[in-house]
Amino acid sequence: MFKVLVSDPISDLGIQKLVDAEDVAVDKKTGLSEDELVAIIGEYDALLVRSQTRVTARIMEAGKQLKVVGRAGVGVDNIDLEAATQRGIIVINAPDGNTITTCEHTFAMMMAVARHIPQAYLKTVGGEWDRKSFLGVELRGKILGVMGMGRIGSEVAKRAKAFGMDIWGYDPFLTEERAEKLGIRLSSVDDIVRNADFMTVHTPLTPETRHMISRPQFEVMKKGMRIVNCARGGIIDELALVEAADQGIVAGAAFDVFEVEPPEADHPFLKHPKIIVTPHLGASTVEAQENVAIDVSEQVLNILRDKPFMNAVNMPPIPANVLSILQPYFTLGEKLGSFVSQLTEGAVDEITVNFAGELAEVDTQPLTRYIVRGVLAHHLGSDHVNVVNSMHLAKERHVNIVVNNSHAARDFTNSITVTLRSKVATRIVTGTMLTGYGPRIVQIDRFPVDVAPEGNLILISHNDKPGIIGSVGMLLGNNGVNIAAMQVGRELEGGSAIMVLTVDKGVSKDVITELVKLPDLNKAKEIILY
Ligand SMILES: NC(=O)c1ccc[n+]([C@@H]2O[C@H](COP(=O)([O-])OP(=O)(O)OC[C@H]3O[C@@H](n4cnc5c(N)ncnc54)[C@H](O)[C@@H]3O)[C@@H](O)[C@H]2O)c1
Ligand SMILES: O=C(O)[C@H](O)COP(=O)(O)O
Repeated sequence: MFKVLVSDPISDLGIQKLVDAEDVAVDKKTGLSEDELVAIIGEYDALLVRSQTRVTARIMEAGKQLKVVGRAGVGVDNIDLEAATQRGIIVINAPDGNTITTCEHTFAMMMAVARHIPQAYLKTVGGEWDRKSFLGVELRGKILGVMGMGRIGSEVAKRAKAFGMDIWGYDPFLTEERAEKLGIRLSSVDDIVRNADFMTVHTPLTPETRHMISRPQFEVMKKGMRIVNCARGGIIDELALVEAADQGIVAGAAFDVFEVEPPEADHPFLKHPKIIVTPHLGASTVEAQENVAIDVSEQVLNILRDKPFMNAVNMPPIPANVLSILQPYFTLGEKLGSFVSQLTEGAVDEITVNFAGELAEVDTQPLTRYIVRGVLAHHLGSDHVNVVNSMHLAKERHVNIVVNNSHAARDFTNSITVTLRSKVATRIVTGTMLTGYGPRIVQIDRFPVDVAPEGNLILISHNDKPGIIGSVGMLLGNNGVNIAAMQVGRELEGGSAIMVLTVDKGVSKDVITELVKLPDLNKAKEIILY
């Protein structure tokens, strides 16, 4: 039974799939301190959070069973990603579920700041009928600068067009073509700061974006600018903004996020007449909360059940078209790694992977992670190695990883060959997916074979002599070992050969020792693939 801890308020409906899963027990404990989390996290396999819980290195260290931290939302700045990667804890987020909601909140804030709605509301409910103090501005015809043209920034730009705004966008990944397609003007921070009437930021908080709008930008800013931040506190320098508002450079600002949350009671934004605020509500709609919780629950289940998953933050993302090609090979790749690792004596120095066929035409890095996981898990334990930390662990152990791509596959549409080199030996295995049959090992060292990579296998190297199959069968039968499938591969008649047996259960070391004593049998090795 997997145990999942939900430590922030997350939609009940959204996590229903987890609650209903027969192999999962969900506990909800919100508002815990770091010490309290450290005390209990050891019993959990997964932790689900929003932005409140700070998932620190201490918590990960105490999470001896922790396999995944799921963030029901986008920003993962509350999670120590470095610590997670080192411990092989997968961090996933739900990047799409709150895009529209946050975009709509940005609009609500932009309109509220343009028309002084919160200030006017306060006066009106306070008994004052003040129609003179709140002269607003239209959005129509104004320049809106959008910093960060990702998911939310792009949606904001689309809606701003409907308001008749002229959109100037800045993003290091925004190309002329995409800007043209979106109908916006590709700009720099400086262009936007000097020319825009409204400005909204939609970047993550990184060392580069921290205080990207600060004193130097306010000094050259167009007078009367209105600024919205529904992304992350710290992208806009808060103190510099207050100064700029006091000097009349900034006509108004709307902030959903703060450098420190919640802000201190004497934070200068809270009483400033030109600055309106909300308590990090960007993603807080029924729809978004359900969406992100559903997305994150599905991926957490996949991870716990050792199935392929999406949206890992501490792994490079896999584009959908690449994933559809690679996904069928993930399990095969891992099993090839495990198979060849069990064959190889001595400490592994180098793992070489050759991808052939259509596979070689896409970025195979994600698949390589599975293969390396298979190789390392045999020695380090499958609990400790996963696709997040496999490359990191290999590097830590000075294992060199070489990947070759060859577009022409010799005998199969696609194939993967894994070669392990140690000081003692070099062993090779090739696998493919056979249409109608599924994954197959098709070559072991220099011998062609056709073996399903699963269950308990015995690999025997022997001389190609009459009667050897019979004597192996007899010995195993006498020891109560039933043979489910058998494959023999040889180079030349009468030369050296291999035999791969699939047996119904594990065999004892004694049986293996007995096998090796048979005439013309050179080596026998049990290989377990699950
Ligand atoms: N207020 C909320 O409740 C709320 C809700 C959802 C998301 N967010 C935050 O909004 C932000 C954007 O979310 P998203 O889903 O659109 O993310 P995204 O990853 O789709 O977009 C971020 C964009 O920022 C760009 N970027 C990175 N560095 C930049 C720089 N120096 N200058 C300009 N652009 C830069 C990236 O290239 C990317 O296109 C994130 O910080 C996220 O955490 C806040
Ligand atoms: O990054 C996000 O997804 C937002 O900041 C939302 O955070 P929340 O889940 O704590 O509302």
